Amino acid sequence: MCLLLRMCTKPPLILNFSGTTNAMSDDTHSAVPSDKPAPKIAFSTLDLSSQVARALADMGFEHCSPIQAKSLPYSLSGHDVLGKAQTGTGKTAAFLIAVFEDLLRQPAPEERFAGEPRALVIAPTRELVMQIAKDAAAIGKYAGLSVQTLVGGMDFNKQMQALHGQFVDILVATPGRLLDFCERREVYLDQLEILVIDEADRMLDMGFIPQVKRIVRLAPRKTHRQTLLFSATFSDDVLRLAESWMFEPVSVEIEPETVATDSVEQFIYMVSGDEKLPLLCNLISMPDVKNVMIFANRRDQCRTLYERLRKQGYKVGLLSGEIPQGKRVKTLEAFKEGSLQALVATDVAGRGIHIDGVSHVVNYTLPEEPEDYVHRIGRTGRAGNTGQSISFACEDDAFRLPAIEELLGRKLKCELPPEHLLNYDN
Ligand SMILES: Nc1ncnc2c1ncn2[C@@H]1O[C@H](COP(=O)(O)OP(=O)(O)OP(=O)(O)O)[C@@H](O)[C@H]1O
Repeated sequence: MCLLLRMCTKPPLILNFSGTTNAMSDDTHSAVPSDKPAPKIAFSTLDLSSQVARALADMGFEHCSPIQAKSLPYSLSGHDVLGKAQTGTGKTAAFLIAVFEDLLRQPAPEERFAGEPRALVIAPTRELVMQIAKDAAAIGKYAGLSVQTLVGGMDFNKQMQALHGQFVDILVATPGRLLDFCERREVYLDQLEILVIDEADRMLDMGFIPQVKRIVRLAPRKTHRQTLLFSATFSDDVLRLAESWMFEPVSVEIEPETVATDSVEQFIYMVSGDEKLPLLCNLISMPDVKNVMIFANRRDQCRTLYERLRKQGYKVGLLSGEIPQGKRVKTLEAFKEGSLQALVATDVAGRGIHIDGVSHVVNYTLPEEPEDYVHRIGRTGRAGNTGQSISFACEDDAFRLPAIEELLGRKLKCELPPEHLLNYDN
């Protein structure tokens, strides 16, 4: 189905604010101007299906977040959309609403096979896939469409049974396990109507790119599917590649002048390697530090740090790629419930994961990729809340600061940690 056909078969979207519908008839290659703040749009004024509208009301979502307000007019009318907005600003709902509306507006093909999803969402980590599926279950509560997940580290046969138990409308998956299923001819992507790539810059970086390319090759041509890409950061290389997979994409950016979320107060403490652990212990003991996520770059660093914190009597969890999936899920749940003070994690938890009430993010080591800094600190200060990030910069990693500052487009104030946080009793 070509884009024109896609657009014609959908009822036009009626929006209650001026300008947007005009902009849609303009050159669709260009970025949507973002100098004016997005007008506040109530979901009830959008031409949404009663099923989605009711579910959003149940979730307490009254107004669109800016990325939703700016992307939905395009995605709902069938355009390919490249959406960029700060962390924690509602990108997940922005693409899920579009997916549900798309599937609800068009009848399912008459000839269908199990294992042929109509929509596919791919995301880089298992945790993120589970979270997106949970959000999809909420938004799709009344839609009568099935949502299935495919992630590595879980029992293959159980996933296969679940997949074949009913027709899959929306499949949410990590790339590796999805390709396993495609190779075993358990999943076919040739009937996809809509492809979503979440955390697109991570999905299109060196580690994932071969897998994502294969997935895209298995899907219908770009003129025959709708493609939505969302992320908080996009490098130029990623943008070029992404656009080659999209048909006349509309680029929607929110506040491009501030890459990192401005709801997070950022501190950089210049420390020696020896000062890091006592500083961290003092920090997580502070009364206003509620739920803290501590990031380090490598799995072995995270494990050492986790064990040292546990020895000191802190209730901490560990999240990294080597940990069995079942344990990862339990740890994340324990942290979400508040039974852990802190979570030590690699960048596996740096993107997309939404946990209410994370008050602080600590970068125990500065990330190798500047984009990861933006995603890590975005685990706090989400959905209208504020938060603090504290990064430890010692001689081994302070050289990464200039690249981070370049990405942020501003200098970060580097300071010595406050004296009271530097006692060595720990
Ligand atoms: N319109 C809305 N009204 C109220 N809350 C919302 C709305 N849209 C999203 N949220 C809530 O905001 C929080 C953050 O949303 P979400 O996880 O989608 O952010 P994100 O932009 O995808 O972040 P990241 O870049 O870190 O992946 C979630 O708890 C979500 O339920």
